Amino acid sequence: MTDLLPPPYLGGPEITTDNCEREAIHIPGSVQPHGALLVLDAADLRVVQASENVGAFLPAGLEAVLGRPLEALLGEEEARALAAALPPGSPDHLQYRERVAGTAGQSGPTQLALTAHRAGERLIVELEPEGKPTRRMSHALRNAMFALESAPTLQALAEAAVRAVREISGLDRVMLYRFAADDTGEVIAEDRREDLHPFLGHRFPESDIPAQARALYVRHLLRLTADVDAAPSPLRPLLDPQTGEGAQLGGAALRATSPMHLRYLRNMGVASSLSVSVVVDGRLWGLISCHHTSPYAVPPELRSALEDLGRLLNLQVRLKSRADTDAF
Ligand SMILES: C=CC1=C(C)/C(=C/C2=[NH+]C(=C\c3[nH]c(/C=C4\NC(=O)[C@@H](C)\C4=C/C)c(C)c3CCC(=O)O)/C(CCC(=O)O)=C2C)NC1=O
Repeated sequence: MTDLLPPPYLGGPEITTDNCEREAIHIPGSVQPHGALLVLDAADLRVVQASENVGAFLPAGLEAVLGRPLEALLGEEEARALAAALPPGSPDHLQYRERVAGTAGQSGPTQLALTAHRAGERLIVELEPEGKPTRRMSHALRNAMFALESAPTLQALAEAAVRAVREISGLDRVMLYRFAADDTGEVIAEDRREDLHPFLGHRFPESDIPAQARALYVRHLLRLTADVDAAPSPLRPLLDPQTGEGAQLGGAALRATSPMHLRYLRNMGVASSLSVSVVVDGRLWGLISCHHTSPYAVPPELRSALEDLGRLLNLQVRLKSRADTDAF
């Protein structure tokens, strides 16, 4: 993979279609505004960076948050539980999730979903509106597992997967995008709103999902762009005061999406996009790629259910790929 360019806020060049395969998408320096993000010093749980919009989710505004220990913001018990769940050395895909009291803009007190993970010496804490777990989610997930396990072939599995994800999420379009050996891709299954034009059978060039994105997606299995037109909320300060580097947001659900990709989605008439990686033997085999024609901040619990489904799909793709090849 070609070495990445420093982002513009670190003096790097503007990202264009000529250099976008070198965009450092894991350190965008900003987050999607449907939630707020705190970067904590893992040693003393003090806030070293915070997204500018934090005051819309916590009673304390940005200036009051910086430098404060987490317990002053969320209580001693919550801070202690989070630190205990993410000890030094925790991998960055290990997540801690809890409900916390917060505010949601002018609507006053509300329950927020807190999701935290460790990124080296920092703890990344994300706060989002909890959303309503739908009745259909829990039961549909159970039925989806049966449908995937009982699919007789790889193609039947792909079709069962897109139907299940659409049933659970209500997204307007769900596709299974499979990579070829040359990293081009093809839509091999699709479940969509009838009035949307089909992508089934369409092939796309390698450059549509560049190498650094594919590498990130092997490690972090789900990403959401909640609203392609929402202005990202920058981290303040922009650089980590101790390291002078951009915050590592590769494992953050709120990570701001590459502007190049936002333009691609807008050109497709997509308002919100979610994808779940299908990783087989350490390689990105494909993506469950979803579109919504209106902004949709898929709530954390629903995202977790889709990620669980993705993990089962990974397993089933491996089994069915072997069965299909053994069949010849
Ligand atoms: C129906 C077919 C279909 C396809 C083929 C499709 C592609 C696709 N691109 C994705 C990601 C990215 N693409 C680019 C860059 C460029 N893309 C280009 O075309 C050129 C102009 C370019 C640079 C010059 C970057 C930096 C990212 C990382 C974004 C990030 O994670 O921040 C994703 C995953 C994210 C998601 O789920 O939406 C998908 C699923 N989405 C579809 O629905």
